[in-house]
Amino acid sequence: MPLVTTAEMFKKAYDGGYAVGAFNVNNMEIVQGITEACQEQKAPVVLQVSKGARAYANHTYLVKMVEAAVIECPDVPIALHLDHGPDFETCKACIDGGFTSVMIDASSKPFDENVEITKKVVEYAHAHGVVVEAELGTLAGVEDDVKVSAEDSSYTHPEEVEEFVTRTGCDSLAIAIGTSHGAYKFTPDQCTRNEQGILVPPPLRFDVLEEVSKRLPGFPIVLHGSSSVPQDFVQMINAHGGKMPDAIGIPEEELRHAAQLSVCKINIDSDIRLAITATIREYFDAHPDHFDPRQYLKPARQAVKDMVTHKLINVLGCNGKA
Ligand SMILES: O=C(CO)COP(=O)(O)O
Ligand SMILES: O=C[C@H](O)COP(=O)(O)O
Ligand SMILES: [Zn+2]
Ligand SMILES: [Zn+2]
Repeated sequence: MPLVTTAEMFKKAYDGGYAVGAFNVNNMEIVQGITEACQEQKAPVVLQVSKGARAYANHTYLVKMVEAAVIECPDVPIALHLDHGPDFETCKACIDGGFTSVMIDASSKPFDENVEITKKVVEYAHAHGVVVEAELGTLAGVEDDVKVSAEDSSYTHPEEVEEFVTRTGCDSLAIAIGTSHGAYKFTPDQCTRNEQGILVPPPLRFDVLEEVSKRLPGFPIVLHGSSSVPQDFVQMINAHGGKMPDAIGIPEEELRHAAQLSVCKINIDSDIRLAITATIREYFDAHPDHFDPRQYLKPARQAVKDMVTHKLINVLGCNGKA
């Protein structure tokens, strides 16, 4: 099937109590690892491209690789989405350039300015059959070239969401309930330790999510910053020359719970990076004489596929929903 928008996948996800995975793509191995997992699991998927991805891999290469995945994975509904669109021009370039969905991220701007820029993107996108994700509330962590400190982050104010959605006409809304970008989502002093001595982060603000959903019944909510930072990858990295002390993510049970509620799209990027880096570090240690990139990119791609398969089945619940 051709590239699709997220409209139908989100409606089914909302009604079915699951979420669609939105995975960031930056190169061929990542596209293949994700989509092979989705083809096997018969799972719909959002492949998303950031400003950084377009700068790294080039818009055309990314679009053509995703179009190749559409051909290779005929059973999978695939949406091609701009992640964290910084301005109207970037959104327009992606809408004109084959994307089926864009995010305009004006969440760091004052409310009325966020409304204005989002509305402008929605008007252009809808006229071209493309859907729009917008954002209210600010996540801590790294977003493209913007670093947001924990102090500057803020949860979404539920009392603002109806006015925002009505005025902008956006199709889905990313909210801030305690997730953040990157592999260091919490400092150890924000966490407690369980009986096994493992750091447990503070819980997500499900009260904010529930308040938002009550005000926007049936409306798809998006969670950014939803990598779980699997500790086996962190240990592999650290055991093979890496240095990622205190890397902490969002517990998978919390994401599974969110997926059963109004959250229809869950964004995962850092876990892909960790899977690849852990696998390649281990490979280099075991095979110091190898120098053919295919030798180490093959297991790295497989690690992405295995990690995504696990998410589809155990976190998102979107397996079998294609
Ligand atoms: O939100 C994301 C992309 O928009 C990715 O978040 P992570 O850094 O938690 O993977
Ligand atoms: O939200 C951020 C994504 O993880 C994309 O990151 P990037 O800007 O480094 O490509
Ligand atoms: Zn944002
Ligand atoms: Zn994000």
